[in-house]
Amino acid sequence: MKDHYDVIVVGAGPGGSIAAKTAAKEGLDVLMIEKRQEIGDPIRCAEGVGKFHLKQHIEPDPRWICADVKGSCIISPDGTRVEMAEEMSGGEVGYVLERKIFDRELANESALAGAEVMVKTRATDLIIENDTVCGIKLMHLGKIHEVRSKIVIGADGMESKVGRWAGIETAVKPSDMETCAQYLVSNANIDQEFCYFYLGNEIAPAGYVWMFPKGGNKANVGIGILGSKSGEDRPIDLLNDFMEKNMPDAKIIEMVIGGVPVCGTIDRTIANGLMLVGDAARQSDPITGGGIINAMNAGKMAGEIAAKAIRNGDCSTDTLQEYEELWRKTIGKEINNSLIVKETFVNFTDEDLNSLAHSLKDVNFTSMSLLDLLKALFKANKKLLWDLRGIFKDFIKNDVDFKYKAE
Ligand SMILES: Cc1cc2nc3c(=O)[nH]c(=O)nc-3n(C[C@H](O)[C@H](O)[C@H](O)COP(=O)(O)OP(=O)(O)OC[C@H]3O[C@@H](n4cnc5c(N)ncnc54)[C@H](O)[C@@H]3O)c2cc1C
Repeated sequence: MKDHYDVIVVGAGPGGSIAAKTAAKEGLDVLMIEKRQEIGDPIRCAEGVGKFHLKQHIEPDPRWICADVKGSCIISPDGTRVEMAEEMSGGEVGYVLERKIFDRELANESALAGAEVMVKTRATDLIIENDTVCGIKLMHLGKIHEVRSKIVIGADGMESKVGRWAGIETAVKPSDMETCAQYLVSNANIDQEFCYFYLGNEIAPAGYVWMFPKGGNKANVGIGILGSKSGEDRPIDLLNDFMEKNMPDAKIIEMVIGGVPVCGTIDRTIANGLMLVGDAARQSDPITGGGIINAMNAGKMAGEIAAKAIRNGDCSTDTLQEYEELWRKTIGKEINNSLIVKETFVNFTDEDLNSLAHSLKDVNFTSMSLLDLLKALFKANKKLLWDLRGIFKDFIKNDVDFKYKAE
């Protein structure tokens, strides 16, 4: 470890590793630190990602792909199944990853691109001078070090402190947190090419239960419920009830507890000399809770803009504002659209959910985006069209049809 770098990345999750790789490939001198001794372990994730977006960042590799998913099935409270499959949409669906290997491979790629990676190394504070972030204090093997940099990228996940240290408001109210519990089970007996989502206020108040195939008859079976609606219900108890009723023969081999921010975008993700990416910037999707791809996309943007700022010799918010605007125009729009839809759907009764499922049962989806799902809903359910006309207008106004394309 040197005492000065161009860029220090805090956290070696997908957001941090892509930021470090991108900055290193731009010729910058990069240090990425990770507090854990093993990158990617323990995981807090159901490990589902869309294929198209993942492939923009890394070549798929069977070593970290557990299941090649061809479709999803939504099950309403009365058991009505709505299927969306690859052959209907003509598009690709997704993978279920082995993140313990995937995250490590991303970090490896950043190291091969020239970044220095240090594990068992925790950021303990920022060095701030003249209202500018100039580096970090870190703890490595019991010793505190001060390491300076032109830019710090905070990619320290859900429990991020980096933003707060820089005076950025990143706190999430408990009511805006989806609290999750998940088991990795064997003897799952599910179709290994499908992801399943169970809805219902009894099963998962203002949330859902997911079953994602993990290959070899294994599955990630989890639940996420919204803080503001869950009352006394604990996710783990609801998950145990679900398992008992629906998967009595499954054997639990791992457990995950975690939270996903579903508050929508926060006001600021930059300071002089600092950018936040991924969960640290609260960039996960309010409906699905998915954040891997958003973190990777944001990491790439931050790495590129760090290089530009350093080349121009100006790492102030004036220059880093480009990152703020770019992610809001792309990732941020998608998050805001999801938030609009989520805020309506969390108030649906089981009868509403059943009625939606009935109207979608025989729909042939042309693609599997949220907008297509909404369009199909409107076409099929005239009452809903009337009730939700406001959201649909907002949604369209918010211009959903974008995608940040990494090179
Ligand atoms: C139960 C659950 C299920 C989920 N399922 C999905 C899913 O199916 N698909 C999906 O896309 N997303 C899912 N997510 C969300 C997804 O896991 C995150 O959005 C994603 O990991 C964000 O990546 P990141 O790089 O921003 O942060 P993280 O992956 O959280 O990485 C942050 C890293 O920073 C390190 N760190 C933290 N503090 C410090 C410090 N002070 N110093 C050094 N290192 C530090 C951490 O150890 C960690 O390795 C799920 C989340 C949960 C909780």
